Amino acid sequence: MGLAFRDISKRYGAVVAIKQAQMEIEEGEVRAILGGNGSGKSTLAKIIGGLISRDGGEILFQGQRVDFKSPKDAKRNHVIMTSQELSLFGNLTVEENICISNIPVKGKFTDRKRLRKKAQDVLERMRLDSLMGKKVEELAANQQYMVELAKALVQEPKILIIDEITSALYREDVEIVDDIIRGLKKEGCIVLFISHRMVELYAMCDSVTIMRNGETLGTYPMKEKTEDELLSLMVGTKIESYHGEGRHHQCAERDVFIRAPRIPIPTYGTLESLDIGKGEIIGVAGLQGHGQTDLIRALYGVLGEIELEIDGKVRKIRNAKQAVSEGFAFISGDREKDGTFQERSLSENIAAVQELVKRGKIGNPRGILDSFHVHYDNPGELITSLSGGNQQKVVVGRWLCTRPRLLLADDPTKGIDVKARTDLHQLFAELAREGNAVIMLSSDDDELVSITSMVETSRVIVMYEGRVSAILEGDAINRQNISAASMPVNSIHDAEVKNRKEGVTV
Ligand SMILES: Nc1ncnc2c1ncn2[C@@H]1O[C@H](COP(=O)(O)OP(=O)(O)OP(=O)(O)O)[C@@H](O)[C@H]1O
Repeated sequence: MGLAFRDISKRYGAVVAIKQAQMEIEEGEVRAILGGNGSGKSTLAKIIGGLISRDGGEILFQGQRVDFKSPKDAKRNHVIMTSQELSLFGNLTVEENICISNIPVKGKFTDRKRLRKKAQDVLERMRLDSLMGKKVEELAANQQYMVELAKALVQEPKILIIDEITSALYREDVEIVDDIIRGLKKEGCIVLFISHRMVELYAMCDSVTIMRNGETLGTYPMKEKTEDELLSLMVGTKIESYHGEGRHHQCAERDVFIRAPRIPIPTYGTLESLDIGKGEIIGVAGLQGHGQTDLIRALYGVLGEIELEIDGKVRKIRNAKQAVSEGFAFISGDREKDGTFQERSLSENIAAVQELVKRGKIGNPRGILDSFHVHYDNPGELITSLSGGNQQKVVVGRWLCTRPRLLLADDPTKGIDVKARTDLHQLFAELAREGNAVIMLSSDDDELVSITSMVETSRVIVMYEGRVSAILEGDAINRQNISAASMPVNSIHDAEVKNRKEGVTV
């Protein structure tokens, strides 16, 4: 037996985070841990990684009882944890960060040559050698998460815990992680993989342990359970199908709500003309860094003045305040940077939006927290005491209840569990059905395919190098077409893809 947890328990004050958790994992096994937000996955991962102590139970590794007192202690035993909370230093280079746990030295000084070699080997393995020499603060968020993983690999893990880092990654990064995990498996490494993305779990994991309310409910071979079965086990009630309706509507004509004649996309130039329909959901796809985030932010007025025709009237939006006064809302998946005041309570985080939005009250905090099924103790507690997914529900919920006329969402469901994500999709679709519009970027193409099937008017626009490489509608909205249009050098294999590249009017 490789790794075993027996009767692990952990409390945070009155909150029972882990209750008598049990698990056994073989060497070379990749084990998914699947559970709703706040079900105890990260707590369990942190216990094995030495980040927090347990209150009871025991951990056995290769037949020996282990009790890691700190991450350093765990690392000495090649037990490495990577998580959404990055452990990188922005002012250091990628290679310095990768080797920081064990810097090669020559006498009293850093052996720069060996340091570079060590980092280069792992970066090459991850097809990331272009990052050599760069400071971590210069990197995009997804690249930073890949460096965090590289830092784990260089420590030759025997147990590697990957806690949700793939939610910050794009498709091409996830493919690399998949290859890396296959390699580790061959070496006998145990991988604990936490993710809310079912596609990844099926692609990478051998088996899955389900967690609910801090308990481990059972372990199953991945292949033996369908997604709906796993989700039913996770939430405790039978779920028939958590996907969208499946079929996309072909919209004959859209009732234009907002016309954007020119949208500035920094570093790339200007995107020509975007019309947004009433009741429309527009998904924004593409490989990371091709202008998708800028498109969303530009419409919110935070990348400089933008002229928009809203309900036929010309408006100049110069900043977020003006955007909000037009009924726009912006939700970011990067909640630490753009979404939450980390040192503030749940109530204060909700009130922050209330102060911005002048159109009526947004309701009392408890009502909002309950209606979005946030797991919390009391509204006065710090937002950081919630699990990652529950924090994100607060970020989304406080805006949704303002009923924005245009919801601009930049990967809004990052870290949110499968069931809650489906619920949010329903809420976005309801908002659109009321005649509002939603523009949503997602790093998960399946999510865009699913959400755009939920309303009558929808499109997916795919971006490449700051331009629109394809506009997909109706049946043309599928994963293959999004993929093909994300790298338009490959032929786009569906004739229904309407427009490509230069001078596109969306
Ligand atoms: N530092 C803390 N202080 C108080 N409560 C905490 C703390 N960390 C976690 N908890 C609570 O412990 C429970 C389990 O949280 P945990 O982060 O393990 O959940 P999770 O399954 O990883 O969730 P997610 O999918 O949202 O990341 C939650 O109720 C959470 O609010």
